[in-house]
Amino acid sequence: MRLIGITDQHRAKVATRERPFRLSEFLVVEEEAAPVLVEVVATQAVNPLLPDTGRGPGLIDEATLGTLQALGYNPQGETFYLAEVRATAELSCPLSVGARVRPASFADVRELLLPRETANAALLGVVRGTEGYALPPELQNRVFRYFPEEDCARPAEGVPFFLAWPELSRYPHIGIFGGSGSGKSFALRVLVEELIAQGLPAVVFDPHFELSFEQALALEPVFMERTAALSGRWRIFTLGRNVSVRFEDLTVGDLVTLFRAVMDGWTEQMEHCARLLWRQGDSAETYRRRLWLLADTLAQRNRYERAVEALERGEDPAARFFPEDPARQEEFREKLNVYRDYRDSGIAEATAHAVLRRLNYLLQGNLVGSQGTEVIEEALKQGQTCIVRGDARNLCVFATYAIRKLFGLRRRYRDNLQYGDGRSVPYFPPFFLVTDEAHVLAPKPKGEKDFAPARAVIREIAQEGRKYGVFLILATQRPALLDDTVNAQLNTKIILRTVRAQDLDTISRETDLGPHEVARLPYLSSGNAFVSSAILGRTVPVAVRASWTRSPHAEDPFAEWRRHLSACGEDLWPAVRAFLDANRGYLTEVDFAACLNHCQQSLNRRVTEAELRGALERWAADGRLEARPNRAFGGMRYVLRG
Ligand SMILES: Nc1ncnc2c1ncn2[C@@H]1O[C@H](COP(=O)(O)OP(=O)(O)OP(=O)(O)O)[C@@H](O)[C@H]1O
Repeated sequence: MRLIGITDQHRAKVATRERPFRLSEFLVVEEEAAPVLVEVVATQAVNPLLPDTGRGPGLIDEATLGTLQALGYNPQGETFYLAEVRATAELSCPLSVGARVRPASFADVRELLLPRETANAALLGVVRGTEGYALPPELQNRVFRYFPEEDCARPAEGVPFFLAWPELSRYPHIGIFGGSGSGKSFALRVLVEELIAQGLPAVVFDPHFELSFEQALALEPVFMERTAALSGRWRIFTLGRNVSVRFEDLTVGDLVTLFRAVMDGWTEQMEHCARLLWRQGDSAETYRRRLWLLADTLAQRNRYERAVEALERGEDPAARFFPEDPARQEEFREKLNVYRDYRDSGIAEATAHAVLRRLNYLLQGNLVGSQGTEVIEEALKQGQTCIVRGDARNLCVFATYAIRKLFGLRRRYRDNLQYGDGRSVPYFPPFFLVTDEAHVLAPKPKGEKDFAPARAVIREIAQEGRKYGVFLILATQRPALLDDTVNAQLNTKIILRTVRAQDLDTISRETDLGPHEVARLPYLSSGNAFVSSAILGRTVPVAVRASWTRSPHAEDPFAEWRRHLSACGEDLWPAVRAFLDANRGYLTEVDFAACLNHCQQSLNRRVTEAELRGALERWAADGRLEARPNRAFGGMRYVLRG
């Protein structure tokens, strides 16, 4: 293996006759001063009998040909292999053409690939291109890879890939990018497992109801043990059941944000109405009642105008309208007060109703309630991972409120430590904020109509979270749609298969992936990624490890459908069996109606003809019955076997 040309200060070309190069493999250039570690970023095989092989990724040019000949290669008469390599660290002087090159060993890559301390690091997978290295015992069999076709996991070859959590305080925030089916949810699961295992407090928004960790991925003892070790360290909270937006915590600005988020069509008039009716210390009920009373009185403006005039003349219109009914008098007085307060405010009846509709939606749905985020706060203080579930729209609104609240608590605690006046503020821990579909929470602004309530707080955390120990882990299928400020602050990006040109463009702008790596992104198989990280100072190709646990939705939907079909109508078997026993062991078309009737009576439920016929066919296929065409009566004759 020889270095046969220089591309630029850090890139060079290597040739060998021995074997093809593998993408991402590490090589060592034996420079006189000191060996230099490089990695293969593009490969090519050249066969003189097949001239087209010389074109490939364009590694051959005039100068390269000349060097090859000078080094004894015969480009017209022999097959050889070329690679473009890139130095893994900055070089002070260029590589030397003609230098010998050899495959790297574990000792060569150890310092580059492993953090000093692996105990505080997340184990994400194995570094691709390091398969076949002789590893020290403590690194052997640490990583498993999952094989979906066989639904099993096996130990993976290669150097384990770790991401050191403590380094996040220098280079915060992680992004996981990948198209549908690329392994994004799988990688997110792996990261969350690592957070749980290390007892790092985290809030995870789970719009797909898929992040639970009770079921082991495989039946091997190591998976069962790891899954058991996670138990008790994570909790699921469901929006409306144990967490909600607490009305009393809201400012009028928050409330307007919620109104805008729950229904489209928010107008300036509505905002004017919502703000004007708000009073400090309102509960959901007092605010709702004021809105309702206003909407009601505006619908009968003439009546209340007359009542106001009567009042100004010193009369009591309530007593005149409802002479015998003190309760209705009281209600009328209350309405009149509200009407007087807001009659000149320019609020139209339709506007008051529109705001009321939004408030009712918030109160009747599961979004606003009395719970707030207290249970999450408590769980975070115990180092737990809090999985918050709810339907996507409501979860997005809740996330806006919860993120602001939790970040606020942490900030208050830290700021008080630094600039406080000595008064004590309760401890609130650092935490991770994890979400899938991050482009929904923090989308790129799009013109005047743009509205994304969570974006501002996520931007704030992206920019200031490091200072407070609040870190983002954001997964998205569409990095191109994610807010630019947030995107730029994700110091570590795990990039899986990506196909869309717009996303590839964003990735090449926002990471240090070279053109060769970006060109590979559409072809990565599920679970293979490039990790581009400021922590590592470089991009590493990684095969994401098998998670210890599995998603409750992991079953192939067609396998689920087949399972459903095979179980469907199984409760009919004892009834059909009894019928056959009583009918000399067989069933023909003539007996069908009687058998159906018998099934309905013994199961006390409706049984359809199609259901019974389907069940008979299945039992014939699985050998419980024998099916023969019945010449006399048509149809089949089913006979009990054995
Ligand atoms: N690390 C991995 N090792 C082996 N197989 C994987 C890995 N990651 C994903 N897969 C396979 O790819 C499938 C799809 O992965 P996953 O559900 O994570 O995709 P996704 O990118 O989240 O897609 P979507 O955005 O559509 O949900 C998994 O069911 C699994 O079979």
